[in-house]
Amino acid sequence: MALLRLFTKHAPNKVFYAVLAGAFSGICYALLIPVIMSALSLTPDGLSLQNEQTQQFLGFEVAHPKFAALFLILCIIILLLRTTSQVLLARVGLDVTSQLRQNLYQQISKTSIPYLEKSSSGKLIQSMTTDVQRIVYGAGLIPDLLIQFSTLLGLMGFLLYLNSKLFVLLVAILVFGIVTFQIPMLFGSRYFTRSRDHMDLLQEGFKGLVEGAKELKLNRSKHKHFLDNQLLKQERLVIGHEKMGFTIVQMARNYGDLICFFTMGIIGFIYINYHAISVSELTGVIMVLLYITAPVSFILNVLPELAIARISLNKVEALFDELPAEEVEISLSPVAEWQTLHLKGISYQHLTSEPGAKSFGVEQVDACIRRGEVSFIVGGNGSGKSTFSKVLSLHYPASSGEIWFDDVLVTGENINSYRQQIACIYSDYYLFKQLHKDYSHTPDITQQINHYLAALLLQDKVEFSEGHFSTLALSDGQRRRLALLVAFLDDKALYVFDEWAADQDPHFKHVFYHEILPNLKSQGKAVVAISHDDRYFELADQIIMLEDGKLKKVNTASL
Ligand SMILES: Nc1ncnc2c1ncn2[C@@H]1O[C@H](COP(=O)(O)OP(=O)(O)OP(=O)(O)O)[C@@H](O)[C@H]1O
Repeated sequence: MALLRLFTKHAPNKVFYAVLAGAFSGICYALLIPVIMSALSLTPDGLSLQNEQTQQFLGFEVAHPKFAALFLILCIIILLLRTTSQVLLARVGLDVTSQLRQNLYQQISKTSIPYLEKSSSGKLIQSMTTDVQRIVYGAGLIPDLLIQFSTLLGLMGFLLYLNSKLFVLLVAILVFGIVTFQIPMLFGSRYFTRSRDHMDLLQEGFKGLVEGAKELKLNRSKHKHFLDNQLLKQERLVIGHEKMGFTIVQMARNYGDLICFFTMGIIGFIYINYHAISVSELTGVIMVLLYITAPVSFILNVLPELAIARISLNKVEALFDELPAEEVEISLSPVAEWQTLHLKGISYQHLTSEPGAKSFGVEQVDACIRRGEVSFIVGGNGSGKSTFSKVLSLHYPASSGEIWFDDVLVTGENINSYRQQIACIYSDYYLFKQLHKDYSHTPDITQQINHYLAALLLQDKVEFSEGHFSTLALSDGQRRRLALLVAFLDDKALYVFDEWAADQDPHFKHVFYHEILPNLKSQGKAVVAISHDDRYFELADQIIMLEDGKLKKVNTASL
């Protein structure tokens, strides 16, 4: 039902008409048997038909022309209604697939950085691909399910008309069959759920296989251990659970298929010994039962597919819960020109994946970042510098304390607007090949970029045309220089560099500390550089030192 709701929410009218068409086609389908049987009952045994009961049509002699015409009309209606129902729902299915993916894009865009960092990309990709496909495949079975269900109802109605006692017997056997069918299905579903959980871990392992290929190739025993204990173990668990699930479900399906034949056996071998039933009545009943086998078997066969789709839907819903949207104003508004960014008693604690684990955080940090100044953030490894840079660039929400831009307090209302004031090259930065920006107001953009490419000694490596760079296949240091170029183009008020110079050669380190930072400073930018390069500390207007997440001391140049 949750699957159908997914469709009805998206296009209620289309789904309504598709369901109606599907149900009506099922009833027409069920009517084919009484029409044929009624025609046959008018045919005398062993006698040829009278002239008035046949008619010529396209050179053929057609018996019982009225019934034949009705049969043909029913076939045409079934063809049209079935196709309409299936096409309508298939189209809605494609729209729902796209909508589900778009919702995930939206949700990920709205999720705050701590939650995104906590969630693994493998898991997100798995949901974006496998789960969405499974949901839509499952939901796409619904029109046929409805068609078969209406056919079943129609045929049951006909059986009721033929023999009410046999109708009751069939209902009782069907109810018993469906209830007992659910027991193995329940076990099968459990195996599919476990298999799906291990798929997430398998995806993570696969990521390690690709991204850690270099390290694994250098160490055969590590490679073997990784394959055996992580990748292949998960692979075995996924396939093992899947095989078990399918075996159980397949047994249940075959059991389901046999329900109607079982009924026929009971009627043919037992029932007739206790109840009087004419041969023509028995023929009709057996025909209905044979005809009913297809819808019953279809309905029972799609139930496992629907169960798998339901598991995927649960996964996607759980993912939405794991990625809560940031409660902040999305729309941007202009912010006043500011001179000082003031952090007052800021604390932030990292989210932890493991329950009960102690998480690291920055505590009670006070800092003042001014425009036209260069501030260095220094401290040992793990002292919290990168964490602090993400608090400073307004990604990590402070659990206590306040951030002020001059006399404006940063709140959920204006945080997105103030984020637009910041350019940051994080230690785990991402470089886009495309600029993704409308530069129609800066017609000389190519000229500007070529100027920066030359200044950053990238002119022989990278070209810029039609809004994108020719390549990102560069050395680490060169890629960071390209990231710097993009940051320059963004022209923000606050620049944060997380160990930007760490990958640079001595010449470019010098250029960074002696030319690039002073240049930004002279443009009136607030510049924050996280650095271990103590040779250049004297160039800073202030040094913020962190130790174990706490502010150790702030040295200003005047001190
Ligand atoms: N995404 C994260 N989730 C949970 N904890 C984290 C996360 N990132 C960092 N930490 C924790 O925060 C601590 C400080 O990390 P951080 O990257 O801020 O240090 P750093 O001073 O920048 O170190 P380095 O000089 O090595 O870059 C780490 O030791 C780790 O325990």
